[in-house]
Amino acid sequence: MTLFSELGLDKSTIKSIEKMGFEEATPIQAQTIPLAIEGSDIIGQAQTGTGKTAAFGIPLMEKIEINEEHVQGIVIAPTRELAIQVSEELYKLGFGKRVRVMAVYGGQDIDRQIRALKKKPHIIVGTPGRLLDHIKRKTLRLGNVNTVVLDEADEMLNMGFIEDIESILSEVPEENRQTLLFSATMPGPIRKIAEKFMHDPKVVKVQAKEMTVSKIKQSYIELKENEKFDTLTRLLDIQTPELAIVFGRTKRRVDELSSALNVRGYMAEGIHGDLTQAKRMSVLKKFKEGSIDVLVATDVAARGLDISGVTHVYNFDIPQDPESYVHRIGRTGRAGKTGEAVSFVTYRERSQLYAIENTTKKKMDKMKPPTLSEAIEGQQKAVMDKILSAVEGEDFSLYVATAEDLLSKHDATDLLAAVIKIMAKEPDQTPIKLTEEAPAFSKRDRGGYQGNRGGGRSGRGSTTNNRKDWGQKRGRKPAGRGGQGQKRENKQY
Ligand SMILES: Nc1ncnc2c1ncn2[C@@H]1O[C@H](COP(=O)(O)OP(=O)(O)OP(=O)(O)O)[C@@H](O)[C@H]1O
Ligand SMILES: [Mg+2]
Repeated sequence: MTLFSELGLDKSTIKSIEKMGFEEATPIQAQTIPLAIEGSDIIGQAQTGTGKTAAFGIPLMEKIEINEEHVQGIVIAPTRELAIQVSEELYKLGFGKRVRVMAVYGGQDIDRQIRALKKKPHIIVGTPGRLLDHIKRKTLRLGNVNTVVLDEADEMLNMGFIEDIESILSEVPEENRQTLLFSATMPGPIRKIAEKFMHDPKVVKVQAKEMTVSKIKQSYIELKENEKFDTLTRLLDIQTPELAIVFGRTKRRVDELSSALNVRGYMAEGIHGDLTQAKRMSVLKKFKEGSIDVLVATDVAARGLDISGVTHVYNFDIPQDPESYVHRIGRTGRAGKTGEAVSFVTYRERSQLYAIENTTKKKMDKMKPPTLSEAIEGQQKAVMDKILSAVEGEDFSLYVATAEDLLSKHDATDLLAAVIKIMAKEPDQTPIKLTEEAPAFSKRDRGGYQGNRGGGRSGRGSTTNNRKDWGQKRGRKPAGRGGQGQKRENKQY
């Protein structure tokens, strides 16, 4: 156990950390903070939800010269929502020291960002495309930057982003540059790319038997494509998540799924790269507040997002590669909490399941698809739990007179059964037709991490973050193993 007070941090940083309610450092924090403060380049790998943001954020704060009015640190993140979230966490970490942190990302008015950049922030968090935009416009100069962080480093160094990252890095003077890379996953080929532009990097890997978090219960259901939707709604009825994220393979899939869930009476909305930024942010806000309880998402929401209350993750479509699986399910089971992940696997996708289990070193439990009667039971149990917790914990004296009146006229069992019927949402079986998606094939089967950059660059136009969406334009024909040369147009973000 390491206390933050043992890490030799500035008083102002300790004050911020206390205010955030952190007591002990997590293992990745305890191991990387001293090394980073010494000035080493670091590749930090630790499971999802274990505090990697503060692991780079704290040393970043320690290095800031508060009286120097120029950008000293940049953090690059793959999605807009993650850039915003990281900037918020860094703001809190730097609060005691009064560090100015700003996020720049696509889809937000660039003139507004330019005005904010004139206020001399010390740290910029951004998506690659928008950072480059500002660099080209000379509204952002990196000549005084001494620390560069790549959050979700393996994703940032994937072929889709690497050119942008290289361009940004070339703006940062090399002599004093400290480079910090963090992710829950770091495939070998990507680590090799990373090491090329780092100085004698120290690899800090928090040792865990499995790559996924042990507190996440992982299961899979083998089923046919056309059984997926009923299975999902039954699971939602039985498992009654507080908040759930349902991952779909393509943007079309996400749109169709969220509408279909609405038709059946669930409070769901979708998020993906074709929506306006305002819409993306409002959907996420509603989800965080709980005014919707199912978020349907492409992989745009797979990495880094830290939303408390996410108890369940459903892979409606199995992810393209094991890393994506690790990140998707890592949206639950964060900071020591428990979580549950269920993945749907069609018969043709079984090899994908094995590939995932091989990488994570963890077997998923096989689950039977729930039946309709189990869904009905699930709903009743949820109502029963509510009634019992009200009986035990709430003041219902205002209702006693009415209850007594009813009991004088009707049988008690009949009355209670009627109440349960009204309260339980009977499974809605409105028929739903979804467009079929091609089965998943690993990215690696398509020629390693060599995919072309599709869509727009992060931060430009409506195609922003539209990487990785096979399928949408391909129609139903599976690309299969012969799909190597295929353009990665419009990818799954
Ligand atoms: N030392 C700590 N004590 C308690 N909570 C912490 C501590 N450090 C971080 N947290 C909280 O844990 C949660 C997860 O942290 P964070 O988002 O940094 O995880 P991560 O390792 O980056 O995960 P991912 O791989 O999904 O990006 C956050 O809510 C964060 O505020
Ligand atoms: Mg993170």
